[in-house]
Amino acid sequence: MAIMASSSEKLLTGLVAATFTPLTEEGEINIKEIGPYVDYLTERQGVTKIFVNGTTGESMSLTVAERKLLAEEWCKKAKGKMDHVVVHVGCMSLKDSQDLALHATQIKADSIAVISPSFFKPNNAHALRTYLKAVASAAPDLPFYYYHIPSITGVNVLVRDLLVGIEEQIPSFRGVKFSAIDLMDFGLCFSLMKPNWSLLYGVDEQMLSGLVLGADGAVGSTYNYVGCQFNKLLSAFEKGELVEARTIQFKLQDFLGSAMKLGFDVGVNKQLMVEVSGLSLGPPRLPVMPCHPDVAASIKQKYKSIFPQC
Ligand SMILES: CC(=O)N[C@@H]([C@@H](O)[C@H](O)[C@H](O)CO)[C@@H](O)CC(=O)C(=O)O
Repeated sequence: MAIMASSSEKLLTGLVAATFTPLTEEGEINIKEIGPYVDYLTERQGVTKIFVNGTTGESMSLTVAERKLLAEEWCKKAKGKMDHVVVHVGCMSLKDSQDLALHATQIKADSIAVISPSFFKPNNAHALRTYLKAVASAAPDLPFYYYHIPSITGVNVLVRDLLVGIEEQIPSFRGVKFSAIDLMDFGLCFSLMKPNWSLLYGVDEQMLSGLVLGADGAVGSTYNYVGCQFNKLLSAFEKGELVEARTIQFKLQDFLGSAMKLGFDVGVNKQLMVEVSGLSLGPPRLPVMPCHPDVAASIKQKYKSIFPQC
């Protein structure tokens, strides 16, 4: 039997920033930057929900010990300032994921999310569901989200197939972070939806399309620095002001279209965040390459011209 959400558990909705991991110039975790980062998101971007140690946070390049340190500090600094901290605990090893899931319970994270392993890949919905159940069993009291990002994992199991009967297998299941462009698969998930689930869309440049289909919110990297604009998009959409919502969506498409021509990746994205926020986030970790200063300057110029108010 599926357990119902407790009365204190709120549905995860709205804008969620997938955070970058602050590193020193030498490549070590820069824990002291997390407090200012939380303040930047809440005060300057109006973003009060975060998804930590995900793709943008380069989780797969971090050790389990580093991920625990980061998760703990994000939860500590977010307390009383933010509404929700999702800790991503996906790893290549089930044991590492279970260890991180248990740790997330101990540090009082609000929820956990899990990406599919991508070296040995589950090759059907049953295998993926069985794997997710094993991770969730290490943190049965934490709301659990599946993180679907097939462009990176290469795991193309349709989410609508995964969702069939999942609440029986994983009582803590609360939804999906859907970072893919297959809007038919996303749309078909809604027929399987339960009242205590959230379906969050994860392709920022197409967020409005996700909302039209029924997304409860969105998780993404660009909400770190266009959060203030995307909160406006969300409220325009809620009020039925589609022209306004489209105008904001088109601005991000214009920006990302140019950035992608220059090789937009996590390294470039991180450098843009450094320049826009003034935070000391350091370089990415290899194999992600640091952003060339000329590329950073040109992308920042474009950003400033499109989003002068952010
Ligand atoms: C592939 C990728 O990194 N996708 C990003 C998007 O926010 C993406 O950066 C954005 O849509 C620009 O393409 C997120 O879905 C990833 C994310 O939320 C995370 O960091 O876990």
